[in-house]
Amino acid sequence: MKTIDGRAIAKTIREEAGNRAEKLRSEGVVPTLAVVVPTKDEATAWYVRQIARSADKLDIQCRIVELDDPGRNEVVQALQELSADASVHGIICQTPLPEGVALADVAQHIVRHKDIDGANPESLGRLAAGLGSWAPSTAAASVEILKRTGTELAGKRVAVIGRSTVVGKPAALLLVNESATVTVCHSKTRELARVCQEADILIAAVGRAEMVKNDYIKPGAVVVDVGTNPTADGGLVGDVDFDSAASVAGAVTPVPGGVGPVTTGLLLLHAVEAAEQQL
Ligand SMILES: Nc1nc(=O)c2c([nH]1)NC[C@@H]1CN(c3ccc(C(=O)N[C@@H](CCC(=O)O)C(=O)O)cc3)C=[N+]21
Repeated sequence: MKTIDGRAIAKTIREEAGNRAEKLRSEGVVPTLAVVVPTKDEATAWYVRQIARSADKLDIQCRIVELDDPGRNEVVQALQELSADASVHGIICQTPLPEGVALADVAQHIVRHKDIDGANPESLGRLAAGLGSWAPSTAAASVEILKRTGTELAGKRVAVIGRSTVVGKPAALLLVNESATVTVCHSKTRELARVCQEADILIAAVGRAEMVKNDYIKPGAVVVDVGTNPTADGGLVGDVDFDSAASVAGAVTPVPGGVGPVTTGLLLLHAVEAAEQQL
């Protein structure tokens, strides 16, 4: 059993982003990313600090736009302003949003060529249509990990647990685009463990701590754990029971140190790509 090193993959991605950012700077462009932070949420604040710190090291500019208990219109206005601002190349709107504000609604106001976290429904539509777009960075990270570990996707059976707009659905689309045979599972799926056990690759994105045990896993399968569930003692566990999974899987991503760091790395790479495209 191999533990997939997400931090090492993220480092390679950041190096690539850094090199390309440097090239942009030599051409007079400062790659700039804006992060809209609409709520005071502990996990979000941590993630935003992570983005800002990494961006700083790579000479990517990161503008943090904190909104104080905004309504829908204030979030929309912030996204419209950043969309119109030529010095900003990429825009992310952090979740969670305030109650009654939906990401798919407000994100329609992120202009598509700056939508580096694939939040605008138009980006999701383009992904489905096989046109160029960025996928939400967590979904993109799950698939990038498979690619960068040399996991073959064409013709393979993949089970995705979770059908969210930010992870499950876009991950399924990315995998179908790679010619995998994809089953999307969710709370109404019957015989979930049995369905998952048919999969050569299992992607867990349900948000339920350590729900996936060894009886979900085909011997030798690659397991990607997207979950980040806080524990009572301030730690973090995935959707996969790591030790149980490790007893049958061929490879597993750990939490922490798996999908999370790759998500942040890819977001920065997407920001650089956006700046390149706007050059
Ligand atoms: N529009 C939007 N897009 C997001 O992608 C998004 C978001 N909103 N809101 C907040 C969540 C949270 N999130 C994480 C990313 C990386 C780690 C990560 O790298 N975690 C470390 C461990 C952290 C620890 O130890 O506390 C790891 O897995 O190794 C965690 C959480 C992205 N999110």
